[in-house]
Amino acid sequence: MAACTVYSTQSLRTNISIPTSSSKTHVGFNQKQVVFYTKSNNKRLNNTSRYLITCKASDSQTIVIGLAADSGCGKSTFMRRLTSVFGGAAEPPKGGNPDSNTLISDTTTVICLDDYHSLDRTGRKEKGVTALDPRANDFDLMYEQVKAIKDGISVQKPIYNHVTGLLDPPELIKPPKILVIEGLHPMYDSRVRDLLDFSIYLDISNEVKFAWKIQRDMAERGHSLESIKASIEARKPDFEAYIDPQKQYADAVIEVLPTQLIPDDNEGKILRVRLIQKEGVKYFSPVYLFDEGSTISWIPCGRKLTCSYPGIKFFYGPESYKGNEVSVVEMDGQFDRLDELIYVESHLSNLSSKFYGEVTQQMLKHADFPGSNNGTGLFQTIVGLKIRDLFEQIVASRAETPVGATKA
Ligand SMILES: Nc1ncnc2c1ncn2[C@@H]1O[C@H](COP(=O)(O)OP(=O)(O)OP(=O)(O)O)[C@@H](O)[C@H]1O
Ligand SMILES: O=C(CO)[C@H](O)[C@H](O)COP(=O)(O)O
Repeated sequence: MAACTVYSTQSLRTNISIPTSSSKTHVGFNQKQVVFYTKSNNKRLNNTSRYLITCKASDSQTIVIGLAADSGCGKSTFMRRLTSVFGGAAEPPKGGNPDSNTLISDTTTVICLDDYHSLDRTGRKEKGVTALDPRANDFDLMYEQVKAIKDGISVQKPIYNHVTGLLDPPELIKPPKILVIEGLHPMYDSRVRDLLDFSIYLDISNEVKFAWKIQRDMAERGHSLESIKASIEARKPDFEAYIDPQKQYADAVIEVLPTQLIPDDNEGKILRVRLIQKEGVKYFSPVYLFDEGSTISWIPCGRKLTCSYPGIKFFYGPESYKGNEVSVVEMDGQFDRLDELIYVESHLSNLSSKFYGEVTQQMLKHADFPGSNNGTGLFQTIVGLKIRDLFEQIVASRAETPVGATKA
């Protein structure tokens, strides 16, 4: 059997399976026009020329990961850590648009959902909507294309050009082993959400977001303090309405808060970071500290870990989050010496590392990335290892499934 998908020119309609022998011309990755007949009386349907059918020859499926966060919240840094876990560097498509937002490595392709903005910068200004507003985004196309890639079919994905603010001609995206869709809305549309094999939300508290944005947009983009403040305020209502609620659907949330180790800290340099892991997710077993299911508070500073003021504090325990049962690992404070992280790593279990010390090795390898001395870097690295493990488990389960049987 070849798995085929029927599209209309507007939106995806249905999935069908056609015996390969009777649909020779439709097998492969090309789109072909087909004629439809009703099942009941075999009458030819009208307007069938508007339909397209695409079939894939094999049953190998792309695994899809969703990464949601507001702009400037560390998605690119997280993606660099994730692709590093799989080995090899991620680069923009060769010979393509220099302003492409896509990053391709041997195993992963990362697409930025900004490419599904249906309104360009001028269009948004004219209509008075922000990029966070669903009306500025084409969720039908996002769904069709992510579904097609997941089914092994290449697509021509649009490009939103952040330099010009315009929609550029599309680029070809071939199905990778792992597709990461990162951006403002990977879990907003239920159809897209249902395609995700794993989802992550980077939840940066307002205080920290403000400090990061100021640091980047003033130093690297030449914006004034006033304009940064104004842009954050202008986005707030839409952020709260459309972006923030997605965290209820995430399998893992990395929450970044001001420290509790310094009373009334307003510098925002020391962070309290929480890795919130949903229980009962297929192929994902949460990381824990010392003893699974217990509630533990741990100050590792002393003989094995150098800590300057205000120190480091870990917490682990079960909680309820947005109506879901979760396990939380929390780190408040920052490391003085990254090589000593091995001491902390040796007390964490279920890391899905391939060898003792892999987390520390990854952190040392990218010591220059933002957040490498605190829980943001630590938990992003751990989630990277969990995604690799999830991928390997899904591939193994498919290898065990007889051809023609239902997929996991
Ligand atoms: N863990 C971190 N600790 C400290 N600062 C960070 C951290 N992660 C990101 N930042 C700051 O935030 C900025 C934005 O990070 P990054 O480019 O990864 O975010 P992004 O979500 O991809 O942004 P955008 O969507 O706007 O391109 C960085 O330049 C850095 O200043
Ligand atoms: O929230 C964003 C996601 O990155 C951007 O602001 C949005 O994509 C619009 O881009 P630009 O500001 O370059 O027009």
